[in-house]
Amino acid sequence: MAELEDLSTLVRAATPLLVIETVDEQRVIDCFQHVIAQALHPLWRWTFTEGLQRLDFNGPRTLEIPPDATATLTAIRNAEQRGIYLLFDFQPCLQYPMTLRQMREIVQRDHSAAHTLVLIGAKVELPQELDAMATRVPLSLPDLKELAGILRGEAAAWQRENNRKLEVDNDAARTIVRNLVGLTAQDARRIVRKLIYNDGALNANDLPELMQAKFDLLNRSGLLHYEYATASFADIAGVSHVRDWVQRRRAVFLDPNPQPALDPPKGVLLLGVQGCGKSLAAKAVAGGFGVPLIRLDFGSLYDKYQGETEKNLREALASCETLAPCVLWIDEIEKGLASGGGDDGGVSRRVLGYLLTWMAERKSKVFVVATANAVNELPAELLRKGRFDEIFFVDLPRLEVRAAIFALHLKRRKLAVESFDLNALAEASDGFSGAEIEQAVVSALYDAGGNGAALDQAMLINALHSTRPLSVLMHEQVAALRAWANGRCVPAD
Ligand SMILES: Nc1ncnc2c1ncn2[C@@H]1O[C@H](COP(=O)(O)OP(=O)(O)OP(=O)(O)O)[C@@H](O)[C@H]1O
Repeated sequence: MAELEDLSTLVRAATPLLVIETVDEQRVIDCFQHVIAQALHPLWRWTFTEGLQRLDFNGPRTLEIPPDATATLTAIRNAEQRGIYLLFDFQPCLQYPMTLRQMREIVQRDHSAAHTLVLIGAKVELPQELDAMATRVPLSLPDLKELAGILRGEAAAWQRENNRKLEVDNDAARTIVRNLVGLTAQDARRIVRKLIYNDGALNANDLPELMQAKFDLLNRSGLLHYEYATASFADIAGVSHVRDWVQRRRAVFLDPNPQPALDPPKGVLLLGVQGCGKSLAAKAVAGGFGVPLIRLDFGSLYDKYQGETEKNLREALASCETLAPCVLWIDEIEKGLASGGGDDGGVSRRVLGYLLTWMAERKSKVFVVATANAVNELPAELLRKGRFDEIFFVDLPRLEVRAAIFALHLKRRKLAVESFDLNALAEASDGFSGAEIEQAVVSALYDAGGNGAALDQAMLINALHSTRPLSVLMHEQVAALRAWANGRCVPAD
């Protein structure tokens, strides 16, 4: 790990004050134990509850002094042998002038050996006078090798405890390790332990629970939704071009080492008439790639606190990247990106800027599917060539597609499709969206008293006749959308 080399160098150079922001205390200890094994300096840990404890194995384990900060820093200052001191929980003590003075004297080597003090906490804020002397060390997340070690360690612990061999499917174990990437060692350990203790085995059955647990950990912003039900392109009529597009790119998207000549697929925009199956198509893209679907709730992104909105988006996109490969579905993208600038102090412009940069620069396998109904609300920058791999237009279904939609929805309700004249139904539903056709089937079923066997052609035709489709009610908007899409978008079908 690169950070171990960095830490070794800092310790060898006798850096007086290090700051590590993390909640993963065990990982910090593991890293320093590794470093200390080479450097041979005593390694100490300080906590409020246990005071100073020596962690390497060459000396007395606990120092018999009160665990308060003043006594601790006095002992450190008086210690003749150079040591490394991991100070957990120390942040609250930094408010006292005495503690600050003592820290400065140690750090400035004022009658003190060349110790290294390490402040560790989720957030470590230092008073200015100390901050200038501190070196902050970012602790990166564990890599595949370390995660595999965690899994082996937990499996061995379970075997010792239960006195029998753990059943491990090696392929599933490798997939589990790959999916732990992005988590802290502590979280990874906790998840693996749970998967093992559930049923005394590690196999493919653990994968859905693993993805869910990982998602719950990463979705601290609450903006992402894990969509359990993806769809198949067989569930949706009229998006054959989208289906073929995805199928042609599937292998490259999933290949960990794709040919350099092929740009990996990045994302599509599905633009179209309301109720014509954009959401269903987004789910089918995830199903087509065979990866989880994560929905970004753009509406909840905007925070009343200045600066929080961009931070929320940054965190949500970063979380999503650790779930890769996956599909990120940005539903109704126009709602989050006002094209006119608005009166939001420029927040939506900055959100757009950040999203565009992220889309252009991300290296992870997060495939974006954005869906939108209203092109005039979309900022021009988003529609510019190259932002999305393709912009598909999902139009009102043509005759054959309407017949196929009837067939799908009748079949889904276990009704005998062959008893209906699909062509006549398709003729009678000109201008209807898929959602409206589905509603007509539902409404006719109610007319039949919920009895599928009693449902007949006339009831369906009747339900169609008593509906005024949106394409009629909103004729102008639909016509304008179609006119815009003509020549600019690839038809979804
Ligand atoms: N082409 C289609 N094939 C099969 N079912 C469809 C189709 N279009 C719509 N439906 C049915 O209508 C429901 C609603 O459609 P969906 O939410 O996917 O449309 P949408 O274009 O995303 O609409 P909106 O813009 O209102 O969100 C779907 O869940 C599905 O049951």
